[in-house]
Amino acid sequence: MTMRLDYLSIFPAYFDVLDISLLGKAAVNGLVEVHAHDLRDWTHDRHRTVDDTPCGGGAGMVMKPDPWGEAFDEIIGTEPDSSVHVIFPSPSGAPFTQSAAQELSSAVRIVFCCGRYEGIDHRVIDYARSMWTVHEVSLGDYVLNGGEVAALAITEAVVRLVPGFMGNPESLAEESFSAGQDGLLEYPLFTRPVSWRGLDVPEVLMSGHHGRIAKWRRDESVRLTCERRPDLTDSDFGVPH
Ligand SMILES: N#Cc1ccccc1Cn1ccc2ccc(-c3cc(N)[nH]n3)cc21
Repeated sequence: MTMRLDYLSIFPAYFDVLDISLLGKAAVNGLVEVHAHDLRDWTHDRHRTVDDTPCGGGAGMVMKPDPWGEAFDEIIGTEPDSSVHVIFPSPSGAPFTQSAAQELSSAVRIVFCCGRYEGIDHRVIDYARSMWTVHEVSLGDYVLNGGEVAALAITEAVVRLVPGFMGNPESLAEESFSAGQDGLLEYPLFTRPVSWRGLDVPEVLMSGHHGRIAKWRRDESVRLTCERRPDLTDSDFGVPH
C-alpha cells in the first residue's frame, strides 16, 4: 500500500529535501508518494495574495480561507472522507507523540497544511474537520515561523514506521518512546574503539553477560528518564529509593 503525502505551503521548496536519503528511497520503492503544492497557485489576483489583516485587530497577518478551500477541492476533493488525515501544525496544537506517529503510519493519505504569518483563518480548520480526519499538532513549546519544519519532522517520525521502510524494523522496538522501551528514554550507546581519548566503553557491555547487560541498560534508561523526563515517570519503574 502506497502512502500519499501532500504538502500545502507558500514555500513548497521546503519539501524538496524529501527526495533525499531514506525518504527518497521510500518514494522510489513506492512506499510513499510525495506531492508539494504552492498555495499561491489557488489565488487569482496579480499579487497572488494569501493573507489579510486579522478581524478584531491585532498584530500580524492571517492566512485567507479562500486559497485553502480551492486547494482542498482540487487536491483532496469535495466529498467527505475520514480516511484522509489532514494535519495542521500549530503552536496551539496537541503535542505530537510517538503514538500519534504510530497511528498515522497506517494512513493511506496525509495532507499537511503549512501555515505562515500568525496562522490560518480558523474556518479552514473547521471546514477540514467537517470533511476529513483533522489533527492540530504542536512539535513543542516554542514558536516556529511556519508549519513546514514541523511537517518535515512529523513526516520523518511517521514514514520511518511504515512497514517496509526501515531495513531493520527490530531497531524501532528499542528506541526512546517506543512501546518496547516501556516509555523510557533509550540507554547510552557505545561502539568500537573500546578506549577513545581516555574514555572507555562500560565494562559490563564487553562482558558478554547478556543478563548483566540487559540490567545495566534498563537501569540506565530509568536513571536517564528520572533525570531528564520526570513527566514520563508515571510510576517508580522499580527505582531503588
Ligand atoms: N510568527 C509567528 C507565529 C505566532 C503565533 C502563532 C504562529 C506563528 C507562526 N506560525 C504560523 C503557522 C505556524 C504553524 C506552526 C507553528 C509552530 C508549531 C510549533 N510547535 N511551534 N510553532 C508556527 C506557525
